[in-house]
Amino acid sequence: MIKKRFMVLTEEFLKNSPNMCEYMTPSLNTRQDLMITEIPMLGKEAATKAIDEWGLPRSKITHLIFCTTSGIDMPSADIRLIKLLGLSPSVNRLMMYQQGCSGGGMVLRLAKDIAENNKGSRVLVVCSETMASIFCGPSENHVDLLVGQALFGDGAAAIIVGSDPDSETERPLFEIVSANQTFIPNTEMAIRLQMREEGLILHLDKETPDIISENIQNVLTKAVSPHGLSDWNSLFWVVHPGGRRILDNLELKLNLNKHKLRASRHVLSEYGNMTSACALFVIDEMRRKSLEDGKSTTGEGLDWGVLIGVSQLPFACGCRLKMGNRLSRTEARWCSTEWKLLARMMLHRRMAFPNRMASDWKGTNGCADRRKKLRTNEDLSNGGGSRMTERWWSNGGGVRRTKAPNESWPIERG
Ligand SMILES: CC(C)(COP(=O)(O)OP(=O)(O)OC[C@H]1O[C@@H](n2cnc3c(N)ncnc32)[C@H](O)[C@@H]1OP(=O)(O)O)[C@@H](O)C(=O)NCCC(=O)NCCSC(=O)/C=C/c1ccc(O)cc1
Repeated sequence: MIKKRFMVLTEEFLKNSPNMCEYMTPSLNTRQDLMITEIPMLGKEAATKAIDEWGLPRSKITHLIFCTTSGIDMPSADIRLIKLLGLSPSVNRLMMYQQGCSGGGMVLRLAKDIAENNKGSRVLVVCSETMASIFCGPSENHVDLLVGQALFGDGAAAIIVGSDPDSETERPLFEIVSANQTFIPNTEMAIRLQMREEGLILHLDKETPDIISENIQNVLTKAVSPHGLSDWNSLFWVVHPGGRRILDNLELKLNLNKHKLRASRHVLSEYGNMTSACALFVIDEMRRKSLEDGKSTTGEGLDWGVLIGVSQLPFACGCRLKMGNRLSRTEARWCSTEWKLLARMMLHRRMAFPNRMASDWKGTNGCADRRKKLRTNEDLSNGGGSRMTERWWSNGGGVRRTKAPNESWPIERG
């Protein structure tokens, strides 16, 4: 059940942009103008919180990975973010567009590779998404688009990854133990996003939850068995909340205890599906609750966990992370498998392999909502041309509260 979502779109903006409210009306320019401005701004909110929590100077960030499915442009969103954050112009950039919902797992896999191959590096990872790319009026002949409108929300999340933590100044949260990806053959048409004059046109196969549950066992086994793990309930779970049915099917198929997907369900319920940002939100929720409950590791007191992401078409698999623990004395380690349709991670104790290189997570930027007076009409008139006066920011994700999916269309003031 999605209780609320946040959006950069406001009624006022939509009133002034009727082309975005119709079904299949040319509107790409309007969307692009909005997204090109908003995506780096959302990313900045998230990154600022992550850097503040990490606590070291921005000049220590050596790499930036920016991931979004919302808006393509040059200069790209990562360059805009570097300016907004005041990072060094020499930061090594990697801009990832159009990765969909497996993006959250993919960026961690890439960050791990970079961190392990560049001693002393600190990789700032930012995922920033808005459903303004797909927002439009309904058509009874395109039910899957309507399903998407009901599921997706806006949000941004950031995390800092490195491989050689300075124990004086840094407190690792997680360790990525391994990462990989796997495509499930012949699933490439299950989730499609086509860039057209009308925006990003979404096609969701209604069999998607079944495709995932039919393949999950096999892909997971390949990813975790090298680590001697086979009991699914002995792991903690960070699952991209693609939709309630996906979580339900997965829980059923793997015989997971009811609370195992709590963090994923919580994020889905509070924020909707925020594409690539979701996995990082779930991680953050997991460590927040673990702290609240006095658990001995960030992964609900467990040593190993698994992260699963879902995106266009295939299953991709991913990484093994070490998951450090800012909560108590234990550092945990995990391994992640990223799929195009699914991505996951596992966690286990660092002390088992004390000298092993792995990626330590210095800080995540989570879910705390805060209301922020943003920009006035005058400010925005110099920017993207939108006319929002005030928004809600969530995890750097920006936004307005909207109706739950079972409430009336069009979206009304929340
Ligand atoms: C929450 C749902 C949508 C509804 O659940 P439910 O309330 O338990 O109901 P049902 O699952 O029984 O479905 C109700 C009805 O809706 C229909 N339906 C159900 N999905 C469908 C359907 N994709 N088509 C067309 N009819 C359907 C379903 O057939 C059924 O029809 P009917 O039997 O006639 O009542 C549930 O079906 C669900 O979780 N589905 C999976 C959603 C899904 O594919 N998620 C993957 C998202 S992909 C992703 O994460 C990122 C994409 C992305 C997006 C934007 C970006 O910018 C970038 C990336």
